[in-house]
Amino acid sequence: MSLKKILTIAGSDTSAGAGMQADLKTFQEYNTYGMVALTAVVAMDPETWGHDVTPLPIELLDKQIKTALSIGPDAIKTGMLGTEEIIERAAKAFEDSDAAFFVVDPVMVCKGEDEVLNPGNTDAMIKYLLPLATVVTPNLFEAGQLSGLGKLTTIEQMKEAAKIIHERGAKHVIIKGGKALESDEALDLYYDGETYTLLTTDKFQSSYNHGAGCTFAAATTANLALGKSPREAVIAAKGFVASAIKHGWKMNEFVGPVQHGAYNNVEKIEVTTKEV
Ligand SMILES: Nc1ncnc2c1ncn2[C@@H]1O[C@H](COP(=O)(O)OP(=O)(O)O)[C@@H](O)[C@H]1O
Ligand SMILES: Cc1ncc(COP(=O)(O)O)c(C=O)c1O
Ligand SMILES: [Mg+2]
Repeated sequence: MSLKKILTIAGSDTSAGAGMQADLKTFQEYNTYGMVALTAVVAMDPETWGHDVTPLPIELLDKQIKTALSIGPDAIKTGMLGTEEIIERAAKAFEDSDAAFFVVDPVMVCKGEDEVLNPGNTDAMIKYLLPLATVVTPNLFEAGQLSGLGKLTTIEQMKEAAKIIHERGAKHVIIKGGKALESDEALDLYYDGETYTLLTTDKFQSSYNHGAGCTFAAATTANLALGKSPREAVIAAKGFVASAIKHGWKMNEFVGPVQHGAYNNVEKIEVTTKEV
């Protein structure tokens, strides 16, 4: 069997728990071949860990996308895109490709940072990315923005948001209740246009979870490339990221990344599903 090729259009997280580094590590865990078109570079202030985000010139992104498309990715994932122009270019990359799957992780804020990267980005994501998305993976905050419903605090509100995001074109929606929803368990809601399914694992420590969202979306993309259905792909990805969070580690006084290889090397966490 030939190796599946996956392109991530994403930012660089120098600390390497999130961003394209998380994507490549995760793709490797699934024995898929990861490629990168870099959108932005994130550096952290060693004194405060404040994030400094520098988008790369669009011409540079263009060259990378041309290179990667010539290699022929089977699936494309997006992460931090940074500007409206880059969002539009990422959508075009999927349209110009022969990739069968487009996984959109609509990154709007980094954990520990509460400022939205750029407010106009939400409208651009709705306009350019949702209509093409095989799977979109918003966290609770991002789902509130993409649906226009604002703050979401209940499963019923998550269902409403998933329906609106689906109507905006995403074929499969998974809203990560995860760290943000008040609950003893880590709950994510999956919607395929017909059925709402709640995906559940235990909730583990949440101090060292940097990169959880990127890792979840990357694992979803790898599972799709390997032939799983979207439903199977998000269930597998949730088990993968739950293990990574349970075995996350302290990097310094500010941050701890997930352990991307924990599912394969340390412990496999089970996921339960229930229609709601
Ligand atoms: N403390 C936790 N224990 C177990 N799973 C978690 C925990 N926090 C988040 N998750 C899971 O990790 C994935 C990423 O969620 P989340 O951290 O909310 O996303 P993001 O990093 O994009 O904000 C989801 O599947 C979520 O349910
Ligand atoms: C480059 C980059 N992409 C994405 C993210 C989002 O990370 P998470 O997986 O924690 O949502 C971050 C956060 O620091 C980042 O630096
Ligand atoms: Mg995220």
